[in-house]
Amino acid sequence: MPGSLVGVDIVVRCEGVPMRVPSEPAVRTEGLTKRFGKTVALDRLDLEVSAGEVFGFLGPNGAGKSTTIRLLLGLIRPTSGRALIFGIDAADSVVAHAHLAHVPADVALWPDLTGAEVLALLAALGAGSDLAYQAELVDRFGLEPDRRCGTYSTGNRQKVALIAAFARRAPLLVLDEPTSGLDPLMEQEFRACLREATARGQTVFLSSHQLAEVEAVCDRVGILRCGRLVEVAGLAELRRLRLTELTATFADTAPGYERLAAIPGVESARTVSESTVALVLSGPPGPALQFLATDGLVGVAAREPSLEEIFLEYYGGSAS
Ligand SMILES: Nc1ncnc2c1ncn2[C@@H]1O[C@H](COP(=O)(O)OP(=O)(O)OP(=O)(O)O)[C@@H](O)[C@H]1O
Repeated sequence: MPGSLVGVDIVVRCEGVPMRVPSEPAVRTEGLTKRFGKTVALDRLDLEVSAGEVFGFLGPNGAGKSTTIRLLLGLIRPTSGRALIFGIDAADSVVAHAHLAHVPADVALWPDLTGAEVLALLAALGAGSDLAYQAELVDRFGLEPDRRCGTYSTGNRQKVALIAAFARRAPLLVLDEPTSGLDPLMEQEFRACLREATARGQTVFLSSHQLAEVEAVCDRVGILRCGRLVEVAGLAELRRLRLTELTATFADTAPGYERLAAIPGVESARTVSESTVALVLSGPPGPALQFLATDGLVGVAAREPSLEEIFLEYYGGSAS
Protein backbone atom coordinates (compact mmCIF):
# COMPACT_ATOMS: atom_id res chain seq x y z
CA MET A 1 0.00 0.00 0.00
CA PRO A 2 1.64 3.25 -1.05
CA GLY A 3 2.24 5.36 2.05
CA SER A 4 1.10 8.55 0.35
CA LEU A 5 -2.40 7.19 -0.05
CA VAL A 6 -2.92 6.45 3.61
CA GLY A 7 -5.12 9.55 3.87
CA VAL A 8 -7.33 8.36 1.05
CA ASP A 9 -7.59 4.95 2.69
CA ILE A 10 -8.96 6.53 5.82
CA VAL A 11 -11.73 8.16 3.79
CA VAL A 12 -12.96 4.66 2.84
CA ARG A 13 -14.04 4.01 6.34
CA CYS A 14 -15.97 7.22 6.63
CA GLU A 15 -18.43 6.67 3.82
CA GLY A 16 -21.83 7.53 5.16
CA VAL A 17 -20.46 9.82 7.87
CA PRO A 18 -22.69 12.89 7.65
CA MET A 19 -20.84 16.01 6.51
CA ARG A 20 -20.83 18.67 9.19
CA VAL A 21 -21.77 22.17 8.10
CA PRO A 22 -18.40 23.94 8.31
CA SER A 23 -19.24 26.70 10.78
CA GLU A 24 -15.98 26.11 12.68
CA PRO A 25 -12.62 27.26 11.24
CA ALA A 26 -11.47 24.80 8.59
CA VAL A 27 -8.15 24.37 10.41
CA ARG A 28 -7.25 25.32 13.96
CA THR A 29 -4.09 24.36 15.76
CA GLU A 30 -3.49 25.06 19.43
CA GLY A 31 0.07 24.86 20.72
CA LEU A 32 0.68 22.12 18.19
CA THR A 33 4.11 20.64 18.84
CA LYS A 34 5.97 17.66 17.40
CA ARG A 35 9.36 16.42 18.50
CA PHE A 36 11.29 13.62 16.85
CA GLY A 37 13.83 12.74 19.53
CA LYS A 38 15.79 15.94 20.08
CA THR A 39 14.49 17.56 16.90
CA VAL A 40 11.65 20.01 17.44
CA ALA A 41 9.94 19.70 14.05
CA LEU A 42 7.02 21.93 15.06
CA ASP A 43 7.01 24.27 18.02
CA ARG A 44 3.71 25.43 19.57
CA LEU A 45 1.92 26.26 16.34
CA ASP A 46 -1.20 28.39 16.82
CA LEU A 47 -2.97 28.83 13.53
CA GLU A 48 -6.50 29.39 12.30
CA VAL A 49 -7.69 29.06 8.70
CA SER A 50 -11.25 30.22 8.08
CA ALA A 51 -13.68 28.26 5.96
CA GLY A 52 -13.46 29.41 2.34
CA GLU A 53 -9.92 30.77 2.60
CA VAL A 54 -6.94 29.86 0.42
CA PHE A 55 -4.11 29.71 2.93
CA GLY A 56 -0.49 29.45 1.79
CA PHE A 57 1.98 27.69 4.04
CA LEU A 58 5.56 28.62 3.24
CA GLY A 59 8.90 27.64 4.65
CA PRO A 60 12.30 26.39 3.60
CA ASN A 61 13.31 22.73 3.61
CA GLY A 62 12.98 21.25 7.06
CA ALA A 63 10.84 24.11 8.42
CA GLY A 64 8.09 21.73 9.52
CA LYS A 65 5.49 22.06 6.74
CA SER A 66 5.09 18.34 6.06
CA THR A 67 5.06 17.61 9.79
CA THR A 68 2.20 20.10 10.18
CA ILE A 69 0.29 18.46 7.32
CA ARG A 70 0.88 14.97 8.72
CA LEU A 71 -0.48 16.22 12.07
CA LEU A 72 -3.52 17.78 10.35
CA LEU A 73 -4.16 14.46 8.61
CA GLY A 74 -3.80 12.53 11.88
CA LEU A 75 -0.97 10.47 10.38
CA ILE A 76 1.24 11.28 13.37
CA ARG A 77 0.32 12.24 16.91
CA PRO A 78 1.36 15.59 18.40
CA THR A 79 3.85 15.63 21.25
CA SER A 80 1.59 18.31 22.74
CA GLY A 81 -1.21 20.58 21.60
CA ARG A 82 -3.86 19.66 19.08
CA ALA A 83 -5.09 20.15 15.54
CA LEU A 84 -8.75 20.54 14.65
CA ILE A 85 -10.42 20.13 11.25
CA PHE A 86 -13.76 21.96 11.28
CA GLY A 87 -13.71 21.55 15.06
CA ILE A 88 -12.96 17.81 14.88
CA ASP A 89 -9.76 16.62 16.51
CA ALA A 90 -7.41 15.48 13.72
CA ALA A 91 -6.64 12.44 15.86
CA ASP A 92 -10.27 11.39 15.22
CA SER A 93 -9.16 10.71 11.68
CA VAL A 94 -12.17 8.69 10.50
CA VAL A 95 -14.49 11.66 11.04
CA ALA A 96 -11.95 14.36 10.21
CA HIS A 97 -11.06 12.75 6.87
CA ALA A 98 -14.66 12.87 5.73
CA HIS A 99 -14.13 16.63 5.48
CA LEU A 100 -10.92 16.76 3.51
CA ALA A 101 -9.10 15.67 0.40
CA HIS A 102 -5.33 15.49 0.39
CA VAL A 103 -2.64 15.67 -2.27
CA PRO A 104 0.70 14.46 -0.87
CA ALA A 105 4.06 15.88 -1.90
CA ASP A 106 5.25 12.54 -3.29
CA VAL A 107 2.36 10.83 -5.00
CA ALA A 108 2.67 7.05 -5.02
CA LEU A 109 0.07 5.11 -7.01
CA TRP A 110 -0.59 1.44 -7.66
CA PRO A 111 1.80 0.80 -10.58
CA ASP A 112 -0.29 -1.93 -12.25
CA LEU A 113 -3.52 0.05 -12.35
CA THR A 114 -4.27 2.55 -15.10
CA GLY A 115 -4.87 6.21 -14.28
CA ALA A 116 -8.59 5.71 -14.98
CA GLU A 117 -8.73 2.72 -12.64
CA VAL A 118 -7.01 4.64 -9.84
CA LEU A 119 -9.38 7.60 -10.30
CA ALA A 120 -12.39 5.27 -10.23
CA LEU A 121 -11.02 3.56 -7.12
CA LEU A 122 -10.36 6.82 -5.30
CA ALA A 123 -13.78 8.19 -6.24
CA ALA A 124 -15.47 5.00 -5.01
CA LEU A 125 -13.54 5.09 -1.75
CA GLY A 126 -14.17 8.75 -1.02
CA ALA A 127 -17.08 10.40 0.71
CA GLY A 128 -18.40 11.76 -2.60
CA SER A 129 -16.85 12.77 -5.91
CA ASP A 130 -18.22 14.67 -8.90
CA LEU A 131 -17.52 12.19 -11.70
CA ALA A 132 -18.49 14.55 -14.54
CA TYR A 133 -16.02 17.13 -13.18
CA GLN A 134 -13.42 14.40 -12.76
CA ALA A 135 -13.77 13.46 -16.45
CA GLU A 136 -13.51 17.14 -17.41
CA LEU A 137 -10.31 17.48 -15.36
CA VAL A 138 -8.77 14.42 -17.04
CA ASP A 139 -9.19 16.33 -20.32
CA ARG A 140 -8.05 19.67 -18.98
CA PHE A 141 -4.90 18.21 -17.41
CA GLY A 142 -4.21 16.18 -20.57
CA LEU A 143 -3.93 12.96 -18.54
CA GLU A 144 -3.71 9.76 -20.55
CA PRO A 145 -6.03 7.70 -18.36
CA ASP A 146 -5.46 4.37 -20.13
CA ARG A 147 -1.79 4.17 -19.26
CA ARG A 148 -0.60 2.16 -16.28
CA CYS A 149 0.48 4.33 -13.34
CA GLY A 150 3.85 2.59 -13.26
CA THR A 151 4.64 4.31 -16.57
CA TYR A 152 3.60 7.79 -15.38
CA SER A 153 6.10 10.57 -14.78
CA THR A 154 6.11 12.41 -11.44
CA GLY A 155 3.96 15.14 -13.00
CA ASN A 156 1.41 12.64 -14.29
CA ARG A 157 1.13 10.97 -10.89
CA GLN A 158 0.60 14.40 -9.41
CA LYS A 159 -2.14 15.06 -11.97
CA VAL A 160 -3.98 11.88 -10.90
CA ALA A 161 -3.86 12.95 -7.24
CA LEU A 162 -4.95 16.50 -8.09
CA ILE A 163 -7.83 15.35 -10.30
CA ALA A 164 -9.03 12.96 -7.59
CA ALA A 165 -8.80 15.69 -4.92
CA PHE A 166 -10.45 18.45 -6.93
CA ALA A 167 -13.29 16.11 -7.94
CA ARG A 168 -13.88 15.15 -4.31
CA ARG A 169 -16.60 17.25 -2.72
CA ALA A 170 -14.67 17.77 0.51
CA PRO A 171 -14.89 21.15 2.25
CA LEU A 172 -11.11 21.24 2.87
CA LEU A 173 -8.33 20.56 0.36
CA VAL A 174 -4.89 19.94 1.90
CA LEU A 175 -2.31 20.27 -0.86
CA ASP A 176 1.36 19.58 -0.10
CA GLU A 177 3.63 21.04 -2.81
CA PRO A 178 1.02 20.05 -5.40
CA THR A 179 2.58 21.58 -8.50
CA SER A 180 6.27 20.77 -8.09
CA GLY A 181 6.12 18.31 -11.02
CA LEU A 182 3.75 20.26 -13.28
CA ASP A 183 4.75 22.30 -16.31
CA PRO A 184 3.67 25.98 -16.52
CA LEU A 185 0.59 25.23 -18.64
CA MET A 186 -0.62 22.68 -16.12
CA GLU A 187 0.11 25.12 -13.31
CA GLN A 188 -2.34 27.51 -14.96
CA GLU A 189 -4.90 24.70 -15.00
CA PHE A 190 -4.18 24.04 -11.33
CA ARG A 191 -4.83 27.70 -10.53
CA ALA A 192 -8.12 27.58 -12.46
CA CYS A 193 -9.14 24.52 -10.41
CA LEU A 194 -8.31 26.39 -7.21
CA ARG A 195 -10.53 29.27 -8.28
CA GLU A 196 -13.34 26.81 -9.04
CA ALA A 197 -12.83 25.14 -5.65
CA THR A 198 -13.07 28.44 -3.78
CA ALA A 199 -16.11 29.44 -5.85
CA ARG A 200 -17.72 26.23 -4.54
CA GLY A 201 -16.82 27.34 -1.00
CA GLN A 202 -13.99 24.86 -0.43
CA THR A 203 -11.09 25.85 1.82
CA VAL A 204 -7.54 25.28 0.60
CA PHE A 205 -4.47 24.71 2.75
CA LEU A 206 -1.57 24.93 0.32
CA SER A 207 1.99 24.15 1.26
CA SER A 208 4.34 25.45 -1.37
CA HIS A 209 7.86 26.46 -2.24
CA GLN A 210 6.57 28.24 -5.31
CA LEU A 211 6.26 31.78 -4.17
CA ALA A 212 4.75 33.03 -7.41
CA GLU A 213 2.01 30.43 -6.99
CA VAL A 214 1.28 31.44 -3.42
CA GLU A 215 1.27 35.07 -4.43
CA ALA A 216 -1.17 34.33 -7.26
CA VAL A 217 -3.68 32.20 -5.41
CA CYS A 218 -3.57 32.71 -1.65
CA ASP A 219 -5.56 35.09 0.55
CA ARG A 220 -3.18 34.77 3.49
CA VAL A 221 0.22 33.29 4.03
CA GLY A 222 1.88 31.70 7.04
CA ILE A 223 5.66 31.51 7.11
CA LEU A 224 7.28 28.74 9.07
CA ARG A 225 10.92 28.78 10.08
CA CYS A 226 12.66 26.10 12.12
CA GLY A 227 9.30 24.78 13.33
CA ARG A 228 8.04 28.20 14.39
CA LEU A 229 5.44 30.37 12.73
CA VAL A 230 7.23 33.65 12.11
CA GLU A 231 4.43 35.46 10.33
CA VAL A 232 0.81 35.15 9.30
CA ALA A 233 -0.44 37.92 7.11
CA GLY A 234 -2.36 38.87 4.00
CA LEU A 235 -0.26 39.38 0.89
CA ALA A 236 -0.68 43.15 0.96
CA GLU A 237 0.44 43.25 4.61
CA LEU A 238 3.45 41.10 3.84
CA ARG A 239 4.47 43.39 1.02
CA ARG A 240 4.26 46.39 3.32
CA LEU A 241 6.80 44.76 5.62
CA ARG A 242 9.33 45.18 2.88
CA LEU A 243 10.86 48.33 1.47
CA THR A 244 10.55 49.76 -2.03
CA GLU A 245 13.48 49.76 -4.42
CA LEU A 246 13.97 52.79 -6.66
CA THR A 247 16.48 52.58 -9.50
CA ALA A 248 17.63 55.84 -11.08
CA THR A 249 19.72 56.21 -14.23
CA PHE A 250 21.58 59.38 -15.16
CA ALA A 251 23.02 60.61 -18.45
CA ASP A 252 26.39 60.98 -16.77
CA THR A 253 27.73 60.02 -13.38
CA ALA A 254 25.11 59.21 -10.72
CA PRO A 255 25.21 61.03 -7.35
CA GLY A 256 27.53 59.47 -4.79
CA TYR A 257 26.54 57.14 -1.98
CA GLU A 258 26.92 59.69 0.84
CA ARG A 259 24.54 62.20 -0.73
CA LEU A 260 21.95 59.51 -1.50
CA ALA A 261 22.12 57.93 1.96
CA ALA A 262 21.40 61.33 3.54
CA ILE A 263 17.97 61.64 1.82
CA PRO A 264 15.10 61.18 4.32
CA GLY A 265 13.49 57.74 3.98
CA VAL A 266 16.46 56.16 2.22
CA GLU A 267 17.44 53.00 4.09
CA SER A 268 20.34 52.12 1.85
CA ALA A 269 21.86 53.02 -1.50
CA ARG A 270 24.08 51.12 -3.87
CA THR A 271 25.83 51.84 -7.14
CA VAL A 272 24.61 49.62 -9.97
CA SER A 273 26.91 51.20 -12.56
CA GLU A 274 28.63 54.55 -12.95
CA SER A 275 25.37 56.11 -14.15
CA THR A 276 22.80 54.03 -12.20
CA VAL A 277 22.00 53.84 -8.51
CA ALA A 278 19.46 51.80 -6.54
CA LEU A 279 17.85 53.19 -3.40
CA VAL A 280 15.89 51.25 -0.83
CA LEU A 281 13.10 53.41 0.61
CA SER A 282 11.18 52.83 3.79
CA GLY A 283 8.67 55.64 3.43
CA PRO A 284 7.03 57.82 0.78
CA PRO A 285 9.26 58.33 -2.28
CA GLY A 286 8.79 62.15 -2.47
CA PRO A 287 12.10 63.31 -0.92
CA ALA A 288 14.13 60.83 -2.95
CA LEU A 289 12.35 61.72 -6.19
CA GLN A 290 12.85 65.44 -5.53
CA PHE A 291 16.56 64.88 -5.00
CA LEU A 292 16.90 62.69 -8.09
CA ALA A 293 14.84 64.95 -10.40
CA THR A 294 17.73 66.84 -11.96
CA ASP A 295 18.37 67.51 -15.65
CA GLY A 296 20.71 64.55 -15.75
CA LEU A 297 18.05 62.00 -14.76
CA VAL A 298 17.12 59.84 -17.76
CA GLY A 299 15.12 57.06 -16.13
CA VAL A 300 13.60 55.96 -12.85
CA ALA A 301 11.90 52.70 -11.91
CA ALA A 302 10.14 51.72 -8.69
CA ARG A 303 9.65 48.07 -7.87
CA GLU A 304 7.23 46.37 -5.50
CA PRO A 305 8.95 43.57 -3.64
CA SER A 306 8.07 40.04 -4.67
CA LEU A 307 6.95 37.54 -2.09
CA GLU A 308 10.21 35.75 -2.71
CA GLU A 309 12.20 38.74 -1.51
CA ILE A 310 9.97 39.10 1.54
CA PHE A 311 10.40 35.42 2.19
CA LEU A 312 14.17 35.54 1.78
CA GLU A 313 14.32 38.45 4.18
CA TYR A 314 12.93 36.19 6.89
CA TYR A 315 15.72 33.74 6.35
CA GLY A 316 18.56 36.22 6.35
CA GLY A 317 19.12 35.97 2.63
CA SER A 318 18.79 32.20 2.37
CA ALA A 319 15.66 30.25 1.63
CA SER A 320 17.10 26.93 2.64
N1 LIG B 1 10.07 10.92 11.08
C1 LIG B 1 11.00 11.81 11.43
N2 LIG B 1 12.00 11.48 12.26
C2 LIG B 1 12.94 12.36 12.62
N3 LIG B 1 12.95 13.66 12.22
C3 LIG B 1 11.99 14.05 11.39
C4 LIG B 1 10.95 13.16 10.95
N4 LIG B 1 10.12 13.86 10.12
C5 LIG B 1 10.61 15.12 10.05
N5 LIG B 1 11.71 15.23 10.81
C6 LIG B 1 12.50 16.47 11.00
O1 LIG B 1 11.61 17.49 11.36
C7 LIG B 1 11.98 18.72 10.75
C8 LIG B 1 10.83 19.25 9.92
O2 LIG B 1 10.68 18.40 8.76
P1 LIG B 1 9.50 18.57 7.70
O3 LIG B 1 9.58 17.41 6.77
O4 LIG B 1 8.22 18.81 8.41
O5 LIG B 1 9.93 19.92 6.96
P2 LIG B 1 9.35 20.56 5.62
O6 LIG B 1 9.12 22.02 5.92
O7 LIG B 1 8.18 19.81 5.13
O8 LIG B 1 10.56 20.41 4.63
P3 LIG B 1 10.56 20.15 3.02
O9 LIG B 1 10.18 21.45 2.39
O10 LIG B 1 11.98 19.79 2.76
O11 LIG B 1 9.61 19.05 2.73
C9 LIG B 1 13.25 18.43 9.96
O12 LIG B 1 14.34 18.76 10.77
C10 LIG B 1 13.18 16.95 9.73
O13 LIG B 1 14.46 16.40 9.60
